Amino acid sequence: RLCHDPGHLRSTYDYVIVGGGTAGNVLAARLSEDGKNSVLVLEAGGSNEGALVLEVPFLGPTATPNTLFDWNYTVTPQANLDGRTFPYPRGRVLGGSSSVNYMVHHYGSSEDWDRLARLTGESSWSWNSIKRYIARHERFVPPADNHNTTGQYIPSLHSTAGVLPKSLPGWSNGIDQRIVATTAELASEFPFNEDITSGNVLGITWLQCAIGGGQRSSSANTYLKDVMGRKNLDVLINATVTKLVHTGMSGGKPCFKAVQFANGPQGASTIVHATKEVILSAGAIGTPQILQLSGIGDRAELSSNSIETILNLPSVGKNLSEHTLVPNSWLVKGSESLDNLHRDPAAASAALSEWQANKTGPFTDIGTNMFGFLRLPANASIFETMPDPASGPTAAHWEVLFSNFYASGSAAVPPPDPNGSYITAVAALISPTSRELFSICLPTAMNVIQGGIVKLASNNPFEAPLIDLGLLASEFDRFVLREAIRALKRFFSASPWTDYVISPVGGLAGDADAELDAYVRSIATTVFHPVGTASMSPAHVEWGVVDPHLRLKGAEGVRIVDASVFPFVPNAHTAGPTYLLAERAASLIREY
Ligand SMILES: Cc1cc2nc3c(=O)[nH]c(=O)nc-3n(C[C@H](O)[C@H](O)[C@H](O)COP(=O)(O)OP(=O)(O)OC[C@H]3O[C@@H](n4cnc5c(N)ncnc54)[C@H](O)[C@@H]3O)c2cc1C
Repeated sequence: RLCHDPGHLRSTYDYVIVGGGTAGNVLAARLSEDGKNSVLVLEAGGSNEGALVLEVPFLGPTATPNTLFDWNYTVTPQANLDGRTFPYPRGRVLGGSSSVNYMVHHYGSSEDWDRLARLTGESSWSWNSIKRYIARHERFVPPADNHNTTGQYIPSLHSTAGVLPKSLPGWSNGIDQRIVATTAELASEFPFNEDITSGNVLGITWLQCAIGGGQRSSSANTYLKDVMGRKNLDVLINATVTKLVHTGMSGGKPCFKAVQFANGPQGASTIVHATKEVILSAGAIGTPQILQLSGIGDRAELSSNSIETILNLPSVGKNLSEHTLVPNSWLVKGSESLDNLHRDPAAASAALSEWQANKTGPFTDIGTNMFGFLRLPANASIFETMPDPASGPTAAHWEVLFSNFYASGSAAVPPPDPNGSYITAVAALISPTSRELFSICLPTAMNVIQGGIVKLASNNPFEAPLIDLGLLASEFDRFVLREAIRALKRFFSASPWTDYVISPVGGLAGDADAELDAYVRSIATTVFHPVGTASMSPAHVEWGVVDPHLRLKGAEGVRIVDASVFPFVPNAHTAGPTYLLAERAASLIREY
């Protein structure tokens, strides 16, 4: 049941889950399947029910930043992005980031999972082992417009029996066929890939989204909604966990089998106990923050915030890894672009009415129907000085997403241009080398740079932590983005675009290394895929925060199940991998 008042809770549950987000709600559903388990979810945000912006796919990007559904973080000035700061959204509502994200839904390269298995020494994280959770997780449904999807995906790679509805794009975009035609003309550089769910991500493919019947699928309106009536499951909203409570020692290790929470800085604190486990699923920012507030982290950092160290785990909050994103826009002829839906309230209102009446039209879609994963050429000069950071030879160095509108991390849509409208091809860096783990795994790297970090601003649990993404500190990362931009210019020089593309917008027109670097510094942002701040690592090594069974190292009673445990950012938008991780974690906990 959904609870609003801590007074309605029991004092003890078998499992207390911190965070009703993407992973947390999978666990809530799976652990409460066994009627003998009592389960509590504590979520800082409110309910997702009835919020249109959380349902309409095209409105997804308006759910954040700086809204009721967002933690409203801002990154610290980014040293390699001209000192810029920018908003850093995270969902603060049931469903967490799955309620506010952009719904791109896939699972990464088989080589990401195999690398995770190698890195942790645990073969059950390998692709061959993990891919079976796709069947439990997804329910592939027809797209909103019911178009013929032959050749747009491989049905045998998918499940129609899982929990979360997902589909191909439900509204055809003017640029789709031009993109497909370009993959034929430039097949060696930009091959078409029928379905990256095979584990081979290379090439350009149709987007699969967490959308069913034209509506967003989040963990809240799927996994959680389906089981909300269970008597052994309580979900308390507006409950911010302020720390894990040290409940004693067990086998020489500190035990944290209780959590403290409050509904705001002025609210009374409540403590609730777990007989089996506390499961931290507060996400890649919330989880390290809660650990640090609980005296679990780097001793020097904790003491600088007047927090007594109970468990010295220096990796907490370190190794934050992200996909750096560069939105590149081109001016194009005509008015095929969806810019008008952003500019013209009457056009947006008509599209919303259509969505409300029939769940059809442009609002069933995110405005991006194709994307792809690509590699640097094998003879790229950077490999003479830097090792290849990709997960393997069929994993990517960069990703492209084609959007049929003007997209920018920060700038508003420009006013209509008399010559036409805009399209955007976002380039995103996969496998950034600017992070700590890179130096651990590849000690031969020549210029290992400090990665991103999440650390406390103070010991006040209601003060936002400091988030430094540490983007683009390494020459490898800058090299990839320069080459990605040059590759995209080749893409749009192909014949399918000659009657359409007019010119690149702004600094994108430059070509010299220095010009492209300056352009990237001025425009780059991220795609909100933080991982690594509570990294999984082999049980016996000092670095890392959880063992391969996701148990907090050096402690008893705590598991971490969310995107923070991925030691590196995969060839994927991170919700899909997080769902598979959570399904796997539920099996580990229930031992089935
Ligand atoms: C704007 C945006 C766009 C994105 N687009 C995509 C996309 O298109 N495709 C994709 O695959 N991924 C996307 N992502 C990333 C993806 O959504 C996340 O990687 C994934 O959802 C993370 O899941 P999680 O369980 O780790 O954390 P979350 O889903 O963020 O869940 C954490 C939960 O814990 C709660 N919480 C945190 N701290 C506390 C506390 N102290 N007490 C109680 N509760 C707490 C939060 O409120 C939240 O509900 C996007 C993310 C954002 C923000």
